[in-house]
Amino acid sequence: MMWLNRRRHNINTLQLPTKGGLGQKLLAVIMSSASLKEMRNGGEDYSNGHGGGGVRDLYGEDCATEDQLITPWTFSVASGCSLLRDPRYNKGLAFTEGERDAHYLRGLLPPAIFNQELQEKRLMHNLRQYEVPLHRYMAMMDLQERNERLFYKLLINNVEELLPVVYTPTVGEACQKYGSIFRRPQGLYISLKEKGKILEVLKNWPEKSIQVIVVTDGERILGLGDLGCQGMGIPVGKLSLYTALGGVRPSSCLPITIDVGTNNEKLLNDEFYIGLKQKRATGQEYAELLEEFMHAVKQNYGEKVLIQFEDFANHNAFDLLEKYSSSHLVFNDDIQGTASVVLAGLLASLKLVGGTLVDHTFLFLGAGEAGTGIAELIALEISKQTKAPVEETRKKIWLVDSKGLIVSSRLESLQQFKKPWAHEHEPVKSLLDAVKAIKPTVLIGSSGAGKTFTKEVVETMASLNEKPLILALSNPTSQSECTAEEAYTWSKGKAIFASGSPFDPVEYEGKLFVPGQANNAYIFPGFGLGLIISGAIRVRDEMLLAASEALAAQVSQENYDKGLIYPPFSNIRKISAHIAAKVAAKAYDLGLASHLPRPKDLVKYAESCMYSPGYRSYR
Ligand SMILES: O=C([O-])CC(=O)C(=O)O
Ligand SMILES: [Mg+2]
Repeated sequence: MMWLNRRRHNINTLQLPTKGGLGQKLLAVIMSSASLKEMRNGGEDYSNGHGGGGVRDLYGEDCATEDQLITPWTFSVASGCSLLRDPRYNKGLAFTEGERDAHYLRGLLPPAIFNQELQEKRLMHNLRQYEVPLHRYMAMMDLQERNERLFYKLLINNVEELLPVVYTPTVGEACQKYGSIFRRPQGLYISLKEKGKILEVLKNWPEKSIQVIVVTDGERILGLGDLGCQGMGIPVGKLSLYTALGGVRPSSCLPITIDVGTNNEKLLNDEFYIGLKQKRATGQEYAELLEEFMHAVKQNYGEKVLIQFEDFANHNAFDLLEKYSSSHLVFNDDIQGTASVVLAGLLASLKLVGGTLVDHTFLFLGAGEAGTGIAELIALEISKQTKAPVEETRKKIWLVDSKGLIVSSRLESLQQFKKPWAHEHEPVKSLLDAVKAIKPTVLIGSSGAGKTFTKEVVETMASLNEKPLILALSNPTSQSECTAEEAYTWSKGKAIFASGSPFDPVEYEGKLFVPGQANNAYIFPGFGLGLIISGAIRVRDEMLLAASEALAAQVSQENYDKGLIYPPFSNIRKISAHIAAKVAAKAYDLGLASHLPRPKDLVKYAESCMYSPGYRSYR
């Protein structure tokens, strides 16, 4: 995290060109003490940049011998057209008169000067003119590639309006059409062609200090299935949220897509498909490529880079998490992030439905990453609360997969990750029959398949419970198990409902029902920030529980009064700081934090580390 602080100071004190040495001089990196004051908290000085590793021979340039190859990176000061084309530093019409003089911008811009607020107003106005969501997405991507600070300013200040644009549901459509909307490449592509050279590929990325990688192999993009290389939209979108919602500096985020082929026939036959045109590599070939990748990442960026696995298919997701969680800082968003956000919603919902977790019975449709991940975290939390062994607490949790209720007679044929959920019960084929047999108080959809919570299912939940809790988690909206309107009307206004992708409020019999969004976007940005600021080297389940509890604690009485079990996204930066603080505290308690000494006020510290998108002045 110290890196984030350092970068912020660097930008404040950029050494810009004098007329003599334009663009030639190596940028002198000078630490400023001007803004150190803002970092001081309760007598603590959080500005000591050495906790994060200080100056390291990151790329082995100093220790390389003459016969070892290194990448000859240079950093020069941008001005004129190259400044306007550099998204990190471009400010468009916001360049002042002085900056236009000093940086050779005269004539390259029209005479008007807009401040960032006016630019934001203009862009929001333009965005609202587009009726097709994908056009909004493309406009936002263009902005990100043109003026990064303005992009984040928009996203942070209009988070509820723009989240559905840069994230689910629109990002799903963008991935489906990635080949045709593709303009400038974003992120890093590592395909089978790069086998044996992954370390070199990482070195082609212009940023050296990376703190978070979101990586996908595109095999299970949201609930849309195998989109191969076009899954890149997901790591790009998730990392935009790391910055906007969690305050992680954009330059320290790296989106990666691993292309091992695709089994999607439509893409294989599409002349505009951007990925490898071959069937997916599996088995040893797949494992070897991932092993090389994981090894190269650690070699290049060190022990503390967070690797977030995203939208891998079930088998690989569980295997990778298990294989690398003891040697790398890895987090699977679909298993662990989704689990943490749902547990938070359940903890919060107890205020509305009463009782404690152990008083509830849970039924899942879908026994993949999300389903079994959530189930396990609920079992762990109940075990923590009641001191009962987790083998016992699992018994209140039932899962239905494509073959029906998971029961002990199916044990032999079940995949490993489903086995803990095979309880004693006679076989049950359909979800409706499972609802009738198990009588759950909570119904959770996580199968990736849409329209599976039928009218009968919702009506049965409502007949069994005063306030049934119904979570339709699958993304994007087209894959949602039911809509908000269906949940409220079929349950006659009884359901407490939340979904993975957003739904508008619904009016039913004169009353307004506001659905919550149970999406891992509440968790991963703050969770990652907590790992970064503590310099954590491993992820533990206790940290996930801490994140859930922190999120649940952010739901206010006003939110509960509206039937909400999540706080609004408009407060997300504050929420992320609280999640980060609790996660970091856990990392310190568990002895897994490497940034010492431990800051006294972790919430303030987390806030002080967050990237802010306001423009900086150039001299
Ligand atoms: O991306 C989202 O909206 C949530 C998620 O991880 C998924 O559905 O795979
Ligand atoms: Mg995902």
